[in-house]
Amino acid sequence: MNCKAKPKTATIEPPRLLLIDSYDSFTFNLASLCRQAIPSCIIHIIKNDDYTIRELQPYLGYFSAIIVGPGPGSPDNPQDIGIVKDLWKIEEGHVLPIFGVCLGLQSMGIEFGAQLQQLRVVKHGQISHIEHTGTDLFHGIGKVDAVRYHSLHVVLPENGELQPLAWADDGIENGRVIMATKHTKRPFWSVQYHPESVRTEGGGADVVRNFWNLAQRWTRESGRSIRSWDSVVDRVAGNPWPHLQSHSPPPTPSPYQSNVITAILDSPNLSIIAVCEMLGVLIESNPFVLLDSAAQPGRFSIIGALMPESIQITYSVGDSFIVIKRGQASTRESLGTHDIWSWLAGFMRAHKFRGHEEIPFWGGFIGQINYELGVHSLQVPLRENSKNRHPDLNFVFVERSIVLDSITGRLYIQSIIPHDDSWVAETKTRLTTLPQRVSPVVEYEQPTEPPIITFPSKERYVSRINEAKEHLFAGRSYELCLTAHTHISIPKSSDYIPSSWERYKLLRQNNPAPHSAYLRLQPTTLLSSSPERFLAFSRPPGVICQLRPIKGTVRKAPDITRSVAEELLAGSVKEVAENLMIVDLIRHDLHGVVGDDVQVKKFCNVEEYETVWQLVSVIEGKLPRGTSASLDPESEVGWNVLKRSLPPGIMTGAPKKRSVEILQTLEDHNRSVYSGVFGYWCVSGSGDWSVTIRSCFKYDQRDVSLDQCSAEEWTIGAGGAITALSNAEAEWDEMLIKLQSVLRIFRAAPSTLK
Ligand SMILES: C=C(O[C@@H]1C=C(C(=O)O)C=C[C@H]1O)C(=O)O
Ligand SMILES: NC(=O)CC[C@H](N)C(=O)O
Repeated sequence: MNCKAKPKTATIEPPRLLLIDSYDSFTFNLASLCRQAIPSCIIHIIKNDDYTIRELQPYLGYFSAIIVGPGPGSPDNPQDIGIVKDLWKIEEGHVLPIFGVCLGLQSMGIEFGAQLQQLRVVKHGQISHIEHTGTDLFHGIGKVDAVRYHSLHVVLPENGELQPLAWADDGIENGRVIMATKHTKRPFWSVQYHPESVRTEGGGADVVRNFWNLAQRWTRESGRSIRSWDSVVDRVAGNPWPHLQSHSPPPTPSPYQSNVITAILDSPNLSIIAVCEMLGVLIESNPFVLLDSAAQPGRFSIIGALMPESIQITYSVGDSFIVIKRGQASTRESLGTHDIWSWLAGFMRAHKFRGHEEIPFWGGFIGQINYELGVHSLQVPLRENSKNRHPDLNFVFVERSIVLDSITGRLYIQSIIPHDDSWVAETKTRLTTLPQRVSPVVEYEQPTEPPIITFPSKERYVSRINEAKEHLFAGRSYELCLTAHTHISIPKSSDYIPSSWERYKLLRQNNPAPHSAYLRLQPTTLLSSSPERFLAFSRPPGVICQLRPIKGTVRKAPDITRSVAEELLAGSVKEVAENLMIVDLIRHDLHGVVGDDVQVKKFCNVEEYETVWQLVSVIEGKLPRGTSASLDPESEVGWNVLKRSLPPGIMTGAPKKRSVEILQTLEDHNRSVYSGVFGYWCVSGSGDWSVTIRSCFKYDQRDVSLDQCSAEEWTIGAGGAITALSNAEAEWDEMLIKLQSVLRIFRAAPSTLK
């Protein structure tokens, strides 16, 4: 490589920033903030352990500045800090401006003589007023309220090389804590708070802009020249962010093959239960799929009218093949150079249709994805022996479907099979003759032989909460979603064992939820009453990806009016912090795929549901207009966001990778179906996925070594976010409340259908 320095012409080449990622602590939010503050800059992101300083040093001359991102762990632990600790000691002649955030400030601090200390009261997702000098990084800046995510802090030495620029006054909790500093001789600046958080006000883009001005001034005054970009550096620093990966072949010139055959029936009193029963749900040995909007704000319900030849795709993490089942025939197909996602995307490219705009689903994959698929995609090792026991992804390709609109009472009967008009017409006629009635009420009584319920041990759960808090205090995570499984074993000796469909009917009656589902996809049966949408992506063009995390719940009661609920939820530091951490995490996930255009549409909104008030945020992202990635990014973006956002942040905590690693050590078993997602991927390119919570699942007998006395083994997962402010007893109770919402259906046996 030719390393000879050529003077840079600023008007021709945009500035290049090297952003050092200390493992997914809101890194892409920081990248986006830098782009907002430094227009037209190009950002390359590397991990803090990708290179040694000797390997990286020859390339630093191509960058205008380095940004050191936040991160889990401690700046004095080589595994946590990686190359960052060496940046502050770069040889003269290689020095360039650096801006550090949080872990970045702490590393800079300890390299220049500061003492690293533990905060007495840690601050995760909390907003503090920041006092500042009004100079340097804070030049021209007024009031700053900033979000903090830290357990550690630095105490600067008197008359050292570092000069403080800002503080937070934590009063009796922690005293005055350093919030920003600069080096007096070298071009290094840093902040302890998170300028990129959505709730930081005053100390975000303006501070980064000031850094950039200071950096440029230092560059001019020191006579540093920046090398003209050489494509060889791309090999070291990677493609600039954002980089929309595409593994699929380019789209065919005319992607829409044919129209969806659709019939419409206005029948407001037809119950979804009756429609499912008409379509064969009662035959327990056949697969069946229902995505059920059983409560507001859910609107559409989708039923797959499966056929013996419907294609079922299963995949287990780590396998180099997928299993394709059609009727009794089952084949293995090698993934070759594809991963499961690009295989699925390739399949969908060959199945494109055009249907009625007002119908959310025209046909496509319906199914579920396990938590472990997400764990694997984060490159976190799975537990021993967890591979291949059950599929981690289980989809069926739905060609015939019925979609019900609960608002208009309209039914759409659809088929994407060519010349299937007669099925559509016949089905419409059959639906017309179905008795019109409201949903049947399921009556139930105590089962003759009660199920054997194995609860998680309280002692163990509480000790895990305390261990989780130790990790939080040590700065290894900001929030950990701890969960546990409860097992329900149905004795063979029961004189009556309800079918999974009967159990589902009980569930939807007991706990009606906007994201309910009945998915019977051998070997997995999932009954869900999830309140939570994970990700919806609209059909191209103009794909919008929307995530809707729920954090914070208050039960409804006569004295809990909206204003009381708002006080209890939106007025609670703990609840808002939990929600904010997930909002920042989701922004990071989205910014990672779509780039700059990520917006928080609603923050900590109190929403009213059937039985509870909830704190809900809404985050949306879309590709910039006119994106010209080489391969059809519009139809890639939705599934790319899905692929790269698993497991759902709401089920992990933040930062995601380190939190998942910690949870792997705290929890005893694979979470499996629980904590994953279920939903659809439509042939139009859209998708809608819910979080698999408030659900139970079982595997078919032939796939599981059941106890001699058990006819069925069901599992319910439940848990909650542990933060530094959590109380162990309250967290145990919260887990039990979530568990009860589903467990109730096993304490009852249906007697009659009215
Ligand atoms: C973990 C569960 O729920 C999640 C955790 C929540 C919380 O900690 O407040 C709230 C809703 C869900 O995102 C569960 O239901 O098992
Ligand atoms: N956000 C961060 O970078 C956190 C730094 C460090 N892990 C702490 O908790 O103090």
